[in-house]
Amino acid sequence: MSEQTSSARQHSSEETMDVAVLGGGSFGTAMTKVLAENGHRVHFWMRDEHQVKEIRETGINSRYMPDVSLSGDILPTTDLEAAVAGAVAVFVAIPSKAFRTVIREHAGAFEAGQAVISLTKGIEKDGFRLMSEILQEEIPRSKIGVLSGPNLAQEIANRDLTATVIAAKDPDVRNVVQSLLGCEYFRVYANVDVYGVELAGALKNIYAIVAGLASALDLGENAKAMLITRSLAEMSRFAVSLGANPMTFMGLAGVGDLIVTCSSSKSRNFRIGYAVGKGQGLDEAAAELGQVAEGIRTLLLVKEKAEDMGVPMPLVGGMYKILYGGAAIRDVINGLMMAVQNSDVEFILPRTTSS
Ligand SMILES: NC(=O)C1=CN([C@@H]2O[C@H](COP(=O)(O)OP(=O)(O)OC[C@H]3O[C@@H](n4cnc5c(N)ncnc54)[C@H](OP(=O)(O)O)[C@@H]3O)[C@@H](O)[C@H]2O)C=CC1
Ligand SMILES: O=C(CO)COP(=O)(O)O
Repeated sequence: MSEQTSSARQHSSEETMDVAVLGGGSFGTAMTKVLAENGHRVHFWMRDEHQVKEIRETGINSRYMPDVSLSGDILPTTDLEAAVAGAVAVFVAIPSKAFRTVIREHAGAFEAGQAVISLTKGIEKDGFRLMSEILQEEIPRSKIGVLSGPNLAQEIANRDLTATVIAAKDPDVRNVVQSLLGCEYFRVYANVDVYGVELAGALKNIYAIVAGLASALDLGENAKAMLITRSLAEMSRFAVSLGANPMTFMGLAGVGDLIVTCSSSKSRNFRIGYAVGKGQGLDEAAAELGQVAEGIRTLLLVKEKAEDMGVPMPLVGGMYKILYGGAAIRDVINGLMMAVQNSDVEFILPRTTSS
């Protein structure tokens, strides 16, 4: 693993840094590839010894990215303490379900002032915690950031042109991440609304499932536009009621990520919706996918939270009825279409009903 792509380093620091990536799935692999191509030494942590051996010997992560060849200074390891020691930044790509467990188990390994950036787009069940909140609770001496945006792992690994958002309160974290990751095919924009950026990434997974379902039913292009736009209204309504900045939803982490995951069968969440739309059961579709589709879990959590807070979320409610209530898809669509016709942009014109 030695091939170096100097042309990819246009925006990045020429200095070689030690960085860590935690999580050996699709996204951890894609971000490891960017960091290594930018000339950094990447300590790539995963829990599976066989996977470590395979990547070390062949440069291939066959389970998650069989067509992608990793090169550069990549050190796969199952030793998280060693991976994190001395790293200028630690990127965490562990599914939300396991995120706290992994961080807590190794909390002592993280250094005071170390930049720790969540790449995970999900929500913890207990207490509706986002990953940055988990980091704050488990490793409070770290400098915390969140990376989110329209970032299909496979496209990044193919070096397709991509942009993302680093959200952090601390400007040092924003700067270091822009410097580490930015290159000719990957642009990193900055935001300070950590909660909004993170919540946008988690929420859009629900609507990607909805969009996949609509695609399976061949509802048409008008319906696609209606769904994406109403999804944006719904997710920003919910996020703003929790304290996010509505403007965040106009950016890459909001509308950007919503567009990509609602339009592409490369999105795992979209594929789940598509499979259900074609008549497959949810459990079977998830098992067949073999990778994480965070939206399945997020849908349950957001439905409960929205009801608790009295925030109307008709698309979430409809998707919940289909996935968990055994409702017929056509009945749910009819219910949504025949509901009271409300205002378009609610931050301009207030909603008049709770439907
Ligand atoms: N893929 C994408 O395009 C993008 C993904 N994301 C987000 O990144 C996060 C990770 O997704 P992604 O990499 O795609 O998921 P994958 O399903 O591709 O991989 C999941 C990874 O997490 C590991 N893992 C699961 N449980 C544990 C655990 N208890 N301890 C240690 N490792 C564990 C798996 O290890 P093992 O193989 O051993 O089970 C595997 O390496 C998600 O929140 C996702 O939403 C964000 C942007 C883009
Ligand atoms: O978050 C993603 C793209 O931005 C990846 O989406 P999926 O998890 O649905 O594949």
